[in-house]
Amino acid sequence: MISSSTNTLTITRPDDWHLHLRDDTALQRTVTDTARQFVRAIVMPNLRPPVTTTAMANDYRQRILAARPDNSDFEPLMTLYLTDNTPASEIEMAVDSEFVKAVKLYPAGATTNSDAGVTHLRHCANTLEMMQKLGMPLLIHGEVTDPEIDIFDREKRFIEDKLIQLRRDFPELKIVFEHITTKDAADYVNEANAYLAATITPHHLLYNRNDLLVGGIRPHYFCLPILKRNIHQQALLKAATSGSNKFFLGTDSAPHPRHDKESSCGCAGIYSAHAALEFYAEAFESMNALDKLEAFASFHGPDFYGLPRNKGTITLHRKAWQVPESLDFADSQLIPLRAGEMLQWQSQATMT
Ligand SMILES: NC(=O)N[C@@H](CC(=O)O)C(=O)O
Ligand SMILES: [Zn+2]
Ligand SMILES: [Zn+2]
Repeated sequence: MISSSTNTLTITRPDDWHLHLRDDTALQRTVTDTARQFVRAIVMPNLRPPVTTTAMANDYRQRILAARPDNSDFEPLMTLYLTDNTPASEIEMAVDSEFVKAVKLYPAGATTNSDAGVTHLRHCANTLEMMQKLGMPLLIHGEVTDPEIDIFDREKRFIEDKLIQLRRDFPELKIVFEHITTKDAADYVNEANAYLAATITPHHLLYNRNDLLVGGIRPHYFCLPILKRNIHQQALLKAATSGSNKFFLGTDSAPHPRHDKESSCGCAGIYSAHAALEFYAEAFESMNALDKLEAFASFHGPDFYGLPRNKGTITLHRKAWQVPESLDFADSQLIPLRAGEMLQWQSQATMT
């Protein structure tokens, strides 16, 4: 940590290791918000159609770069969407590109735009073999999709039914267990070797399922994996603030237009990019662990991916401010996390 007092906190500029930027007219909102705080972000590939090839990732990357604010040095780190049919040769192309940094596994049907995802990992053996050989990380949405499995148990069951076997079959494959939400996942990652790490979102640190369901159903708190009970929130707070290099920042900021969230069948996804670092600061402060924020936000991620840590700093000031009730989003509106309510920290980037 560069410096801190009770009222300011200056840390090395951070990265977001799990982000949904969407596409086209949505990019102005999402890229601007993320570029304000983060130098790099792992950009999720669940567009329609999904980003399944290096050529598609290249086109998408160009659209993101074109949406950057003036003078921004924001760098999108691209991912490929793994399907049953992704050939091993695509992994070689991805590695050669240098801008594709990972491959994302969505179990088919697990979450937003995952219909083209993997139906069974046995279909991907050659491709996973190539990833292991070339050091290309596999990022996993870790939930089973069997309709009879309770939604609150789907992450735990993914560990038991899929992840243990996957790690046995590919012991040197780098894996990020994305957006973990349970004590089970935090414990599993903690006890695993250095090939396994996990991202933790701000909303899973700050909220639990009561915030989603008590006193009325709140669609803007609905995301996948779904918010769990309080003991899991506590375990995630402990993991994130433990100083362990196996846990790092990934917001899973995932915007949906207001009308798609406030619906009889509302979409999963929470938008946090407007104040991502502020949310994390609040969570870390609740554990008296602001001194652990820098490594979580700025060191553990690049170290795991084998990328350099960023230069320059960002400063958070203790300054109460009100989150807007809604944000412009393409030709629609977006309800940001904590809409209309107060935040106690405010960030200010210094480009150096
Ligand atoms: N997290 C979510 O609730 N939604 C994400 C997909 C995902 O990360 O699972 C989205 O793309 O909307
Ligand atoms: Zn996911
Ligand atoms: Zn996501």
